[in-house]
This record gives sequence, C-alpha cells and structure tokens, in this order.
Amino acid sequence: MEPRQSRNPMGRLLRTYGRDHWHALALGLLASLVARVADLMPPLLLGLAVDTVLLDERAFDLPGVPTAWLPATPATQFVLVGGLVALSFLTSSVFHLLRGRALNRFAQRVQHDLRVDSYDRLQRLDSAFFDSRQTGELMSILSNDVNNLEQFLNGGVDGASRLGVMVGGIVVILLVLDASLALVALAPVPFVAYFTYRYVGIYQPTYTAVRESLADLYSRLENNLGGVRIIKTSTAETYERDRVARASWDYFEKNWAAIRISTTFFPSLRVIAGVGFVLTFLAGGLWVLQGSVAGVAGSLTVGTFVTFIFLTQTLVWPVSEFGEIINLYQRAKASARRIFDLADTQAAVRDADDAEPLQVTHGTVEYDGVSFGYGRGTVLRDVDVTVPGGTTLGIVGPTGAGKSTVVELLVRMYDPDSGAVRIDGQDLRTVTLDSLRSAVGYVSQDPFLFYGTVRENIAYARPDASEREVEDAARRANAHEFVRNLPDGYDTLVGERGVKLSGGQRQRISIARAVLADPDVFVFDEATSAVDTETELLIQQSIADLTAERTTVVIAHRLSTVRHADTIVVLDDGRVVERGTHEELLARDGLYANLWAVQAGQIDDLPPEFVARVRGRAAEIRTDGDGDEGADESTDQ
Ligand SMILES: Nc1ncnc2c1ncn2[C@@H]1O[C@H](COP(=O)(O)OP(=O)(O)OP(=O)(O)O)[C@@H](O)[C@H]1O
Repeated sequence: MEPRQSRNPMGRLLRTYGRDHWHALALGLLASLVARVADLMPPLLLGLAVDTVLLDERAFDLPGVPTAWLPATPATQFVLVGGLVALSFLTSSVFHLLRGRALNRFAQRVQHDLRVDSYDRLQRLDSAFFDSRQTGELMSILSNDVNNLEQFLNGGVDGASRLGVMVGGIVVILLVLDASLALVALAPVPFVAYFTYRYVGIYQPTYTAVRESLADLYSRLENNLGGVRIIKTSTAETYERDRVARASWDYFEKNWAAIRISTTFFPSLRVIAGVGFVLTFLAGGLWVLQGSVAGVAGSLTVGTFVTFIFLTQTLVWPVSEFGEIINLYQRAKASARRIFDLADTQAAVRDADDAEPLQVTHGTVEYDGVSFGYGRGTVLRDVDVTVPGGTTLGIVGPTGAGKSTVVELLVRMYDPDSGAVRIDGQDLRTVTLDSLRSAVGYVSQDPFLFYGTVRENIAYARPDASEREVEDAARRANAHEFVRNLPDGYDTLVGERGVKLSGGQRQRISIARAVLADPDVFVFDEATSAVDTETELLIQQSIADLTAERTTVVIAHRLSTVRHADTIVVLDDGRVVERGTHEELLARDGLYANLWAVQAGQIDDLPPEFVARVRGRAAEIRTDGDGDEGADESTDQ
C-alpha cells in the first residue's frame, strides 16, 4: 500500500499541475526577463554619460542609433541619457508589475489545484490508511507542504529567473566592457557556488527533521483539541500543557538548528561577495589611475569603472540569493515528494477494474466463511450468516466481540481476509463502491454531524431533497418534534461534531439522514452511551418503522432493541456462538440468555462459570490499564 518514493517530483508537479497554467508562467518569465534587462540599463547609461558627456573622452553614441539622429550639445545629450534612464525605470516598473501578477497567479492556481486534488485523493483512501496515519500529519501535508510549493513557484521561480538574467546579463556586459576586470569581479562566483552546494548538503537533513517535528506538534495539538472534554474532565490540563510544551520545544530545537545554519550561511556569502566587490573596486580604480596593478596592465575609462561598480553591486544580491533559491527548491522538492507519495498511495479497498454497479433485487445479505483482522490478530473467525431480503438481523455479544467489524465489512470499509460478503449474490469486491454505499445506509454508534444546519445534516446524502422530504424523514426518525423546538428549527446550526445536541438527538438526526437516503439495506449500530428510556423507545420505534420494509442489520447493546428481530446472532471473540430468535435463544440458556439476565438485573440467577468469566475479563482489563504506558495511551485516543 505504501508507494515508492516519487522520482523527480518537481518535474511531475510542473507536468501535472503547471500545464494548465503555462501561459501565466510564460508571461511571468517573459516579463521578468524584460524587467531585469531594463534594470541593467541605468548603470550602462551612467557609464556612457560619464565618458562621453561629463569627461568628453570619446564621442557620444548609442548602439544601433545613427549619429545624425543624436543631439549635438552636451546638455541635450545629458538630458537624452536622463530620459533613457527614466524610460528604463518605467519599463522595469511595468514589467515587474506584470511579472508579480503572472507568477503569483501561476503559483496560486497551482496551489489551489494541488490542494483540492490532494484532499480528494486523500478522502478516497480506505479506513486502513486512516487507522495508520495521524490527522495532524495529513493536515501538515495539505497545509505546509502545499504552501512550500506555492512559495517556491512564486519566490523561487522568480528568484531563479532573476538570477539567470541578472547574472547572465551582467557577466556578458562585464566581459564585453573589460575582460580583465570582469575576471576579478567574477572571481568569487565559483566560491559562492561551492559554498552553496555545501550548505544545501548540511541544511537538507536538518530541514527534514524540522518538518517531522512540526507534523508531530500538529498531531499533538489536533489530538488534544479533539479530546478537550476528556482533558477537562480528567483535569489533565497541566499534563497536556507539558506534553504540548515538549513537542513544541522539540520543534524549537530542530528549527533553531536549521536557523543557525541558514543565518550563518547568508552573511558568509555576503563576505565572499564583499571581497569580490572590494577587489573590483581596487583593481578597477588603480587601473584607471595608474594603468597597472601588481604588474598587470589594464586600461579603463572612468565611465566603464562606474558601470562596473554599479553592476558588481547588483551582482551581490542575486548571487547571495542563490542559496535561498536552492533552499526553497529543496523544501519544495521534499514537499512535492510527500504530496505525490500520498497521491500514489493505493487504497486496498477500491473499485476493481471491471467493477459493476450493485444490483439489489431482494436485498439478501450473506457472510460466507468470513475471517478478518485489522492487521495484527484475527477479529472475525469464519462468520457464516445469511440475512434474507427484507428481514432483520440482530447482532449481540460482549464488548470487543467484533459486532461493529461485521458491519464495517458490509459497507466495505475493509475487505475480508478470507471468505466473502455478498448482497444478492454479488461479492462486494466486484461492485462499485459508490453503488454499494448508496445501497447501504449506515447509522453508526457515534454519529457525526457536520458543522451546518440540521436540515443540511439530514439532507447530506441527498442535497436536492425538498423541505417536505426532509421533514418527513425527520418525522419517521422521531426527530421532528425536538428539531421544531430548537431555536431556529431546521435552520439551527449544530456545532462542530454536533456538540450542541444530545447523543440521542444526534442519533435520531442520523437516522433521518438514512431514511431520506432510502437505502436498500439499513445498518444500525446502537449507541453505547446511555440514552434515557423515552429516547431509547423513540429510537427503537423509528428503527422498527424502517426495518419493516427492508433488510436490516442492527447491532444492539440493549438486547430489547433486537428482541423482535427475525434472527439474532451472538458473537463472542469473533465467532458466531449462537443464533436464533429471542425465544429460541432464551430457551438455549447460553450466552444470550445470560446477557439477557444481566440486563434484566437477574445477576443472582446466572451460572457461576459465566460470572467467573466476566469477573476474569474485568480483572484482565484492569491489569492492562495499570501501567503508565496504558494510562498514556488512553489519553491518546
Ligand atoms: N480500526 C481498528 N484497528 C484495529 N483494531 C480494531 C479497529 N477497530 C476495532 N478493532 C478491534 O477489533 C475488535 C472488535 O472490535 P469491534 O468494534 O468490532 O467490537 P464490538 O463488538 O463492536 O465492540 P463494542 O460493543 O464495544 O462496540 C476489538 O478488539 C477492537 O479493539
């Protein structure tokens, strides 16, 4: 399931996401070229003015312009040069504006496409993937990594084009103006290149460590905010503050190590560039003054010297940015790799190439020799159960017996390790996931409500449903009454995770959602949290209403919920240990009869070996939870 590391992720980024916006990139690069060429003009014009107008060392000329067209007096020549400098600045400003807009647009559009696409791929991955990854880590990919790419596509691409044009342009100009002084001015460039190369080698691993510790910090924060109620009720604020502080300190240390390297690098680079500048200044100045330096002859006009001084100064910036561009590039490459690795992760549960839509005729559900484990150990062992179309199956059993796992396989959150789950004879692995999940309505133990109105939550699976349909569904789920009494009725906003509603209310909204979706097969996982007797009755009544017409699988913690089911299976440790109707199972006097007796409060009548077994289990659970590790993990949940 884990993908191979993406090779050449930056190439792939440009091919996959850059292609649609290439015109913005092309316009940005072109504008960058024109703007930078315009930036190079003023020093050249200044040199020309010094030599030809101020010092009158040679005749005034402009390359490519006939002499007859040029002004004759020094003052008008000077004004012309001034006008050309102004024109350069104007051109530079207009094209910098174009460059900024176009490159930013390119980066922002790629960022948008990439984020939406990555999220979409992520949400289609299977449950096993989400079991193994922390939400904070995934959030960090969708936010940080996508942002890193945007930074490179904007700042990095711009910096690289500036570097190319400025350095390339300056090198050519300097060589043409005076090859000897150009060699002096460019002497530091190989050092800068080597120094940067070394820097990247050292910085890269430290940056990877920074990113990993940031993902850990995000995971910790995300986990804690999700469990904030438990933190409060366990008065664990100080403990959690310390844990966040440890994760944050770790991030600080890793980041500080990276910052120390980068803050040393840039000033050091400036030292090299500064040495180059001073050498150029001295050599050029002495050549102008005395025609030779340390025995090396040179001839230079004052104007050329002035141009050199300006251009070498201009050279310092792009060259010292070289490291930063490499830095941005390295970060972006690592981010692109993580994003593409995520994109390449194949869900184990996905549509087969020849998957066909599920055809429901009777709605018969069949588990045929199903065994399954979540990786380690086996949770379901050789489960054989058939639910004829239109009938109700009740699943009961002690906690952890595997009841929820049975229905997770029915909505294909996972595939069985052996055996098959079928609906109307079609193996679920051969049908499309969309058709399966539209056919099976699932109300889970802890229903999730999205932030939004009650109406939006009920109409989640059918956003086009009319007001009347939504209300009908709510009526059938016994939710209409309480929804009407909410402050804004169906337009009441339910908070994140629907915290403003009680467990029983959330479950009824969730049932209404399933009613509206009108599935062929209905799966109901009864809430384990206690609801009052009235709510329990209301829920049971709406379930009974729904089950009358369709195949239903009900997981019951209160056995009264499944008392009237056509068949009840009793699961224990992943095996079906008993099956039959309520009366048949009571008559067997086995596990079901004992569980029934416990719920009816007739504990004294239970067989001693059952009581001993339950007590043994309780002791086991207590021993497991004793150590520090156990306590730690429980807060992690
Ligand atoms: N996503 C998962 N990853 C790993 N193990 C899991 C996962 N979900 C459940 N399990 C394990 O599988 C076993 C069966 O869990 P399951 O939730 O199916 O039991 P259950 O009978 O529904 O329990 P309860 O009555 O408490 O809801 C348990 O041991 C549980 O720890």
